Amino acid sequence: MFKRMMTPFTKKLIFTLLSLSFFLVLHLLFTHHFKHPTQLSPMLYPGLTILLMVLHLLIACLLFMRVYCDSKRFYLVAIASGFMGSALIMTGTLASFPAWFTNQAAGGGNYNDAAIFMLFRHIILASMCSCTALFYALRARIDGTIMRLTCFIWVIGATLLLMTLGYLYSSYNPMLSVMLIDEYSLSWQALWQNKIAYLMIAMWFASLALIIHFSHLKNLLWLGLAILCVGDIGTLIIMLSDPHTNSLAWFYSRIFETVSALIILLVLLCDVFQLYQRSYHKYQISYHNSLHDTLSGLYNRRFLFEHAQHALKSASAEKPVSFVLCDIDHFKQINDRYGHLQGDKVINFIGQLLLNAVRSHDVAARTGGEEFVLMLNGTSNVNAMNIAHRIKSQIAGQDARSSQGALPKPVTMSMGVYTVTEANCTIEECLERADQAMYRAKKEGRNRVVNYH
Ligand SMILES: Nc1nc2c(ncn2[C@@H]2O[C@H](COP(=O)(O)OP(=O)(O)OP(=O)(O)O)[C@@H](O)[C@H]2O)c(=O)[nH]1
Repeated sequence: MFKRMMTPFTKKLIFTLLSLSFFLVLHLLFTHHFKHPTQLSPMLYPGLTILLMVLHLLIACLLFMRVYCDSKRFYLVAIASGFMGSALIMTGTLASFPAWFTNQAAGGGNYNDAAIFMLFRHIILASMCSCTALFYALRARIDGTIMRLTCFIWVIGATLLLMTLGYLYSSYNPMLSVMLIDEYSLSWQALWQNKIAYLMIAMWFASLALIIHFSHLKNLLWLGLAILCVGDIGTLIIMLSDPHTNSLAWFYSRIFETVSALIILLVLLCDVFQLYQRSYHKYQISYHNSLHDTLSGLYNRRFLFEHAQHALKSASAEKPVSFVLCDIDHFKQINDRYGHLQGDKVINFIGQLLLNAVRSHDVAARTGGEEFVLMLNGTSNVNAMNIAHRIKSQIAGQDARSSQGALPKPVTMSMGVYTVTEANCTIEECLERADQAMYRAKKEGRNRVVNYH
C-alpha cells in the first residue's frame, strides 16, 4: 500500500517539502538562538569551509563515477567538473585565513580574497549547472566519442579558466585584484552590494530556469540540482541582508550552502543505492535464467551437468546416486494435433509434476525437447525404481480435467533408471546408460520404467 502511494510525483513532492522545511527549521533555529557572531565558536567558519570543500569533492567524485558507469548520463560531467572546481578553489579560501591553521582560529585573514574565491565558486557552479541542463537538452547530438571529448575538454577548460581568473583577481596578482570587501570596515563594497551579488542571483535564476525547462525535474537528481540553485540564491540573499563580514549573515550563508551540498550528496547516495538495487535485481534474474529452463521452470542441462559432477565424485554403495531419464510418449502427435502452444503447456505441466515429486536436494532438469532427467542423491536403485513407477502412474492418471486443460488428453512417459554406486563415473556415461534403459522402455511398448543392466 505504502509502495503504491509512492509514485514518482509523491516522491518528488516529499523530497521538495523536506528540503525546504530543512532550510526553514535551520533559519528559525539560527535566528532564534544567535543574535551576535561572538556567540558562535571561532572554529565554526573554518570547520564549515573544510566540510563544504570535502562535500563538494565527494559530490564531484560520485558524479564522475556515475558518468563513467553510465555513459547515457554524460551530461552530468559538467556539474561534476563544477563541483570539482568549487572544491579546488576553496583551497584558496582556506589559504586566505592562515590563522585558522594555527592556534588563533579567530584571528584575522584576507576577507577580500575569501569573497573573490566565493564569487568565482558561484560563477563556476551556476555556469556548470546551466551547462548540464544544455547538455541534457542536446544529449541526442552529444553521443559520438569526438563530440563527447570536445564537451569534456570544454567543461574542464572552462572550469580551469574560471579557477585561474579567481586566483588572478585575488591578492595573488596585484595587477587585476578587485576590492569586494573594504579592508578597514570589513564590510561589502558597493560593487558587490549593488551589482555583482544581483548578477550572481540572476545567474542562479537562469540556471534554475534552464534546469526546470529542460529536465521537467523528472527525477531526484534534477530536483536536487534545482534545490542547489534555490539554496545558493538563498545564500546570496542572506549575504545581501547584512553588509558586514563579521555579522551573523556571513556564518549563516555558509551553513545554508553546506546544507545545499548535503542535499545533493543525499540525492547522489539514493541514486547509487537505486542503481545497486536495480542491477542486483537484474543480476538475480539473469543468474536464475542461466540455470533454469524458462518453459518448464526446471533446472537446465548446464546446471545438471555442473551439479552432477560434484555428486558423482563422492558416489559409493552407501551414497548411491540414481538417474531417471523420462521421455513423453508420442509427443509429436500432441504438437501435430493440438499445436505447439498446447505442446508447451504439456511440457510445463509435466515439469511441475516432476518438480513436486522430488526432494529439495534432488535435481529435476529438462535436458531436451520432451526429455527430463531426475538426479536423486543418496537414493538406491530399488528406491529410484519405486519413485519412477510412482511418477509414471501419477502422469498416466492425469487428464484434461485434472490438469485444468494443460493436457489435451492423457499422456504417458517412458523412463530409464541407472544407479551409480562407485566414484568417478562421468555424467555422460550415466545419462547414456539411463537413455539406453529408456530406449528399451519405448521399444517394449512405452508407458513403463526399465532399469539399466
Ligand atoms: N511444443 C514443443 N514441442 C517441442 C519442444 N521441443 C521439442 N518439441 C517437439 O517434440 C517432438 C518430439 O518428437 P519425437 O522425438 O519424434 O518423439 P515422440 O513423438 O515423443 O515419440 P516417442 O518419443 O518415440 O514416443 C518433436 O515434434 C519436437 O518438435 C518444445 O519446447 N515445445
